[in-house]
Amino acid sequence: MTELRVLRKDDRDRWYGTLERAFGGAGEPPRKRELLDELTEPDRSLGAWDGEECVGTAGAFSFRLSVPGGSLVPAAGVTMVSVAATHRRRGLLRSMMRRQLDDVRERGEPMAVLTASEPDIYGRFGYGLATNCLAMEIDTTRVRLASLPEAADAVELRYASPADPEVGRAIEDVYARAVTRRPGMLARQPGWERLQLLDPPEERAGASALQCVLARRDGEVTGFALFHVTGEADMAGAKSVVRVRDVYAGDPASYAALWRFLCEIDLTWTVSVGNCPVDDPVLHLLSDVRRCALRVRDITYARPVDVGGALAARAYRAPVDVVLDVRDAFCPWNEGRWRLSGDAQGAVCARTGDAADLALTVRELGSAYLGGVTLRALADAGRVTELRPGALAEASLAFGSDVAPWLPHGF
Ligand SMILES: CC(=O)SCCNC(=O)CCNC(=O)[C@H](O)C(C)(C)COP(=O)(O)OP(=O)(O)OC[C@H]1O[C@@H](n2cnc3c(N)ncnc32)[C@H](O)[C@@H]1OP(=O)(O)O
Repeated sequence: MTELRVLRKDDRDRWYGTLERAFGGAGEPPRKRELLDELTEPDRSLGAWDGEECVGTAGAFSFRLSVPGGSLVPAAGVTMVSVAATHRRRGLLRSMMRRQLDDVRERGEPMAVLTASEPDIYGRFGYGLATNCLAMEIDTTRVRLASLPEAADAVELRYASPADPEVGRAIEDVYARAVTRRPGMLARQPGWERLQLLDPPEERAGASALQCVLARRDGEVTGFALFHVTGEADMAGAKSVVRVRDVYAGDPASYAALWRFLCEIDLTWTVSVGNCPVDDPVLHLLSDVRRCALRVRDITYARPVDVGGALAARAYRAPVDVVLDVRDAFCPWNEGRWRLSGDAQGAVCARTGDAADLALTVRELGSAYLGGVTLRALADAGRVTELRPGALAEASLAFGSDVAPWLPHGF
């Protein structure tokens, strides 16, 4: 018989031990673990206990998620999910997801989001794939930055120490402005800025310490790049790689100047980017995208926990007035018909007895919510049913986002 309970102070080591073992056992570097421990919200951290032994873990962070239109919506960031291999496939994950989603509902958070270790796990609990990201390896011996805005030449670039608190504040200001411009991003909660700048030597894989370059226009910080550089060479000479962690800027000239800098660092021949938006403007500056080894990967899975609250919290790209017949086997309080009326200014969403225009499960709503997956594509896959001719075109257009949603970092 296992007991499910929230984390107590003296549970922590065993709880983390179980979590770390499920991910291979190496654990996090000590400084990172310390910080994660600080950021962990004990009353949102569930443990499954078999006697004195912790056999399951599941946590959540209290995030605010940017949505189409620029609002920030309270969202549970589901994290640290594990079940001991000795206790797998007996329903422990299911029982933790049950408890967690009930709790998210009680807290009044309309959305839950996560990044999955395996994409197949969370659909059954109503999470749908909502954002993808791009990875690229730019061959900078062949690819250059072309057609830069003229103003890029006037952008001043300077190295800065990521450990300097003033630099940290400048970076956070640039990041905060980026959050409301792109759906799917997370406003920084207190302490998260330290996690984002953490640079444990154990995670550098032989590369340099974290480097930072700030962009300035007219004396104001307008952007930054965070990156590592490896020190590789062979008989033919230097072959170092620039490993990009983050590039943000508030204007096209600063953005282009930062990317040109990254692609032109002496003795390097590749710029490696693990996670950038699928519509990253840099794609339109690179002279040869074919030599950038572009790869798409799933990143955010989203779940409306309160369908009415979630749909009313975002704006819509075009006027929409549709009745959605929602099925939600795991959170039945969402089941039934909802009338959504909205436009670019906002929306209302309430229960209705009117006939349905579209039928779908909450998982498809989660996929479409941030505007990166179209209802049309889901319908073409047979996962959304059009019940009133024209409703699909109307809703699919309205749910879309001009800027692709993206999540810059895991949690
Ligand atoms: C947000 C995050 O933290 S993602 C991290 C998830 N954790 C990991 O990947 C760590 C390693 N894996 C594990 O710890 C465990 O295998 C878990 C947590 C993925 C699954 O835990 P379990 O207790 O075995 O799952 P449980 O028995 O409750 O299974 C519930 C359902 O999910 C399915 N399922 C469980 N794991 C997987 C999986 N890896 N892939 C596909 N389906 C899965 C089960 O088959 C079951 O299906 P059903 O609905 O048809 O009955």
